[in-house]
This record gives sequence, structure tokens and C-alpha cells, in this order.
Amino acid sequence: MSEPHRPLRIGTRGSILALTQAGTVRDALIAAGHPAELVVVRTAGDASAEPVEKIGVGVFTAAVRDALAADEVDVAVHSYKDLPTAADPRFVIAAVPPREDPRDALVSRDNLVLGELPPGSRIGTSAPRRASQLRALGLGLEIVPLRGNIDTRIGRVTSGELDAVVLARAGIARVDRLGEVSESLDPVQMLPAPAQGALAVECRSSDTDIIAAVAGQDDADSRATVAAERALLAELEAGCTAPVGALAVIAESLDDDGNTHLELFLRACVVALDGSEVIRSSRTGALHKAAETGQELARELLDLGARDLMPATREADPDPPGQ
Ligand SMILES: NCc1[nH]cc(CCC(=O)O)c1CC(=O)O
Repeated sequence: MSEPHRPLRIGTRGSILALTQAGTVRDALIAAGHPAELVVVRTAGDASAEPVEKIGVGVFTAAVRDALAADEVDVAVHSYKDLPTAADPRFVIAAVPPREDPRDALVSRDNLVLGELPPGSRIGTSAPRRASQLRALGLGLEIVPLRGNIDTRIGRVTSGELDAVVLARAGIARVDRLGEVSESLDPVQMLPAPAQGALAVECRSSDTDIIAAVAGQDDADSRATVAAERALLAELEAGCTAPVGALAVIAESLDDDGNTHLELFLRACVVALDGSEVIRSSRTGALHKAAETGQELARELLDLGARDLMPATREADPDPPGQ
């Protein structure tokens, strides 16, 4: 518990992306009258160049969570999509700030859009979700494994090594390089990762004063869309590196009496790693039933055979459940 006049210590990874997104939370807290400062926590994910599916899903968030549990920081800011789906009773997500555009983005040579890349073009991505959706498009693209920070990944195109890379548009936006995006990929071609573009602002469950201070940063619509997408992922028992895309939006809907009301529209896909099969479905639900809508859509995907397309990640996952 922090003393009344001490700034809130915000734990974050040290990458430019992480510092920028934690900085937006710090600035918003300060503007709301809560002095705050950033504290950098080094994580195993930053130290490794291995693909994320090898080093484990919680690798970017575990060290920041440990610092929060140890009272070295008061608040943790994570990219929401990097958090394991299992809830951790030590913490609560006190705020989901307004979400960035969740789409994936293409950065390509000569500013080509996806449909203009000739067969045989080399596209960099290490995310099974992106690789399998790209393969399923049937454009004859060659998928090349690629990790590293945004600079490194975009640099592979600038250097001519790759024809294009696919990354989260939100990450590019946060480091102010949107000018380099050749195309924001339509969700019909490429469904983003569950919770992509959203932040999770986490506090210790017992720190009611800090939770109350941070809660002012919460955006109800962002929280609802993320809740639907994450509930879907959890129900599929898939991790953040699974070939699962999901996107919820809040849209106006006309009821029988001609009145409009807001609804949550969720669509999702599960893709075979080789792109040979895609299972898609979608569902609408009430705003206050976001998680239920996600679970129901997951069950529908499982009924359609989604289990057979997903690699058995549970056994291979080095992170214990609940971490
Ligand atoms: N998996 C790493 C990761 N975690 C969050 C982002 C980008 C920002 C976001 O989605 O919130 C990225 C990079 C990427 O996927 O290109």
C-alpha cells in the first residue's frame, strides 16, 4: 500500500513499446490527480530471441507481476494479449484504458498491399495465428519466422531481406510509426489476436485505494470487447500463441420496435497451422454478457471441429496454469 503522497509506481517492461504504453497510463493518472512514475522491470522475454511459443505465453508479463506481488511497484501495465487467460487471484485488472485499433498491419516493400504481393513473396511473422491465416489466403506467400522489437522487424523490409512483415497496428501506432504501414489488414483476411491493441492495468487485489485511483482509467467498451475475446480463448483452452483470431466490436442494432440499442458482435476463427482449413463463426450478445458470448462462440467453434486444428499447447506450455 503506498503512502498518501508517494507517487504510484507503475511497473513496465523496458522496450520502447512498453515504456510508451505505460507512459500513457502514467500521464492519464497524473492528469486525474494521482502522481505516478514508471519503474522498469526486466523480463525473460526481453532477454530471449526464441519464438514466443517456445519460451511460453507468460514470459513478458510474469516478471512485472512478480514485482507487483513483491510490492516493488503499485501498478503493472501489460499488453493485454500477452497475459495468460487464467485469472491470478493475487491481482485485479483495475482498468482497461481505451483500446487502440486492434487490427494487424502490413509493412511492405514499395508500399504494396497484401493482394499485390506476388506469389513467393517472403513475409515475416512468428505468430502461428498470423502465419496460418496468411497461408489460408492461398496467395502463395512464403512465411519466414521473425521476432524482435518493432524496429528490428520493420528493418527486415527496409534492408530488402523480406518483402513484408505483419505486426500489430497498435504497437506501430504507439511508437508513432504509422506512416510506415502499407495496409491495415481487414479482419476478413486477418483476425487479430484476442485483446490485441488493449492494455491491462493490474493492481494487487488487496489495494482498494490504488484500485479506486486507477479505476478512473477504465473504458467500459474496451473492457467488454476484450472480455468477450479472452473468454473465447480461455474456453478453447488455447494460449496467446494459438492459431486463434477473435475480434469483438460494439455496434448499434435495431430491435423489433424500431429502437436502436448497443450490442456486442464477436467473430472468431481457428486455423490449421498449414492454412489448409479455417473454421469461422460469429455471434451477437448483450453488452453485459460479453464473457458468455465468448464462451458460447468458443463452444460453437469446438462443435465445428476446432479442437482438431489446434496444436496440443497445454502439455507443451512451460507456464503452470494460473501463473
Ligand atoms: N506478442 C508481442 C506483442 N504484444 C503486444 C504487441 C503489440 C501491441 C498490442 O497488441 O497491444 C506485440 C507485438 C506484435 O504482436 O506485433
